[in-house]
Amino acid sequence: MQLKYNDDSLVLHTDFYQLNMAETYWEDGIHNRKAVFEVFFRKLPFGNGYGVFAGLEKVIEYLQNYTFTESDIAYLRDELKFKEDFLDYLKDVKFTGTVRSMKEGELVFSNEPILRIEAPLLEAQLIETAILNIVNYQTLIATKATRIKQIIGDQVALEMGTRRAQEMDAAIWGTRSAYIGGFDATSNVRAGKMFGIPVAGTHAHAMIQAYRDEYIAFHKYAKRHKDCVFLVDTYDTLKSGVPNAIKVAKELGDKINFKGIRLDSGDLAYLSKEARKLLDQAGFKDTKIIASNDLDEDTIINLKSQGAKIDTWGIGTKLITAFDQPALGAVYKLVSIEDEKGNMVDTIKISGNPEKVSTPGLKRVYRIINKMNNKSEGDYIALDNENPQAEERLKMFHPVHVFISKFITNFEARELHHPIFEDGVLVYKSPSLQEIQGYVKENLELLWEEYKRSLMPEEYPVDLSQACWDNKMKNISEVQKKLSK
Ligand SMILES: Nc1ncnc2c1ncn2[C@@H]1O[C@H](COP(=O)(O)OP(=O)(O)OP(=O)(O)O)[C@@H](O)[C@H]1O
Ligand SMILES: O=P(O)(O)OC[C@H]1O[C@H](OP(=O)(O)OP(=O)(O)O)[C@H](O)[C@@H]1O
Ligand SMILES: O=C(O)c1cccnc1
Repeated sequence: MQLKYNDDSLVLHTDFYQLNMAETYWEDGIHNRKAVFEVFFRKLPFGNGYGVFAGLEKVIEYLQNYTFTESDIAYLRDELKFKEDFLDYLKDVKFTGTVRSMKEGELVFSNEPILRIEAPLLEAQLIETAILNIVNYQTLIATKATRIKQIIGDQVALEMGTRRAQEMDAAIWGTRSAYIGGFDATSNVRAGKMFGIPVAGTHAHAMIQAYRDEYIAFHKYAKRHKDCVFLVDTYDTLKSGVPNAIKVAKELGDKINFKGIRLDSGDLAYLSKEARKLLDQAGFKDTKIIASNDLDEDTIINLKSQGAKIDTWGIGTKLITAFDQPALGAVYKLVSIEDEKGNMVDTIKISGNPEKVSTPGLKRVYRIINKMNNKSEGDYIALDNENPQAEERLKMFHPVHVFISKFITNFEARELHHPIFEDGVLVYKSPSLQEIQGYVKENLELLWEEYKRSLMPEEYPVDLSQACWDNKMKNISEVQKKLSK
């Protein structure tokens, strides 16, 4: 493709309005005031009881490489008509802020800060769009994948959605998110190369059609691919596909490892049960049955309840596109800003809906784990200078329905935010993808089953400390006073 500006810096992967605001701050001389923004979402996707955070790795890469290239500047000058004085300034902009964030694979709930960015106002403003773009998609897919994997349990989950994904980046980063969420392997070879995710696959109908004979196609495939899985539904699963697979496997005997068959259409419960009988009768008791065809957590629950004899689940479209909810609504909100005297002041966004009123101030998030049973009692958002671990009896109360409260005594207050950047310098060592996947599993153990069921889960508590709640009320009444003047 012939590009007029031939580099692909991600700096302009932002909304025009961010640049316009940045220019305003710069002209007014407030661009270097320290600002604190938080990323959070208000509603969990898919009616799920928890979210799974993903995207930090790409956010880190984006912030580390935050530099306007010559062609970025040229485009802003030539096409968008930004003036030279502002462009001169932009040329030297880098990310110099401090970031605290949850780790990838952290379980995350509504209204709690996932990432906290403290940076000069101009920088913090410019990076909003890309950060939300990354976090929203990857968190959405990691959550969907975990939700599906919870239903699949110890059986194998294979991600095969690339052809249906919303373009290449979504396929790659969606595959990574699926792996974080517990998927065992992917069909995407590039994702295997980039991230070390195990790669697996069968073959398509095209190969049978190319040979115009199922038996010959299986035979040719098996000769070259000793670990073979045959797709058996091209003509007739039970009359032709499974018998041909068995015939080839018997003929080639020890020369191949007949790993499985794949069903991709029809009644997957019925066909899997019948195919299992045929395989067992032929002595192939260890040969696995793989199913695919528009599967998601609901069809998988249904198939399991029908006693389907499926060992491996191949999932594409409905995972990689987050079919039933194609977007997560994470937002990026200013919670504190430096004033003209150099003091940090809180900022608040008021809404008619009490759940939507933002929570001002610098905050930290803790997971309150009951040491008696090693289960989480809920998350606790406190102001930056508080130390909930020092409390003997921690009061947890619902931030809107405040009469719902409890006291916790023997607990660990596990801080969920970790230092990622300090004044623009990366201070975080990313865990391996395998470690992140393991971290999700570990974290799920902390949750009671009530929060993990796929249908109508209980609402997990995300509470504010008394000081944080008082501070919010103070901010609300200050705004009200101003408005009534
Ligand atoms: N026993 C079953 N119970 C519930 N859902 C099933 C069962 N078997 C298959 N399904 C699901 O039903 C849908 C069937 O899809 P579709 O209507 O496209 O039929 P098909 O069998 O794939 O036909 P085609 O040959 O056109 O591909 C898929 O989403 C599949 O996962
Ligand atoms: O159904 P999904 O969850 O999206 O999983 C991926 C689908 O992609 C393939 O179908 P496709 O018709 O593209 O090709 P094939 O059946 O010929 O392999 C495969 O057979 C699955 O059905
Ligand atoms: O390997 C497979 O079976 C596969 C890969 C991609 C899409 N559908 C199936």
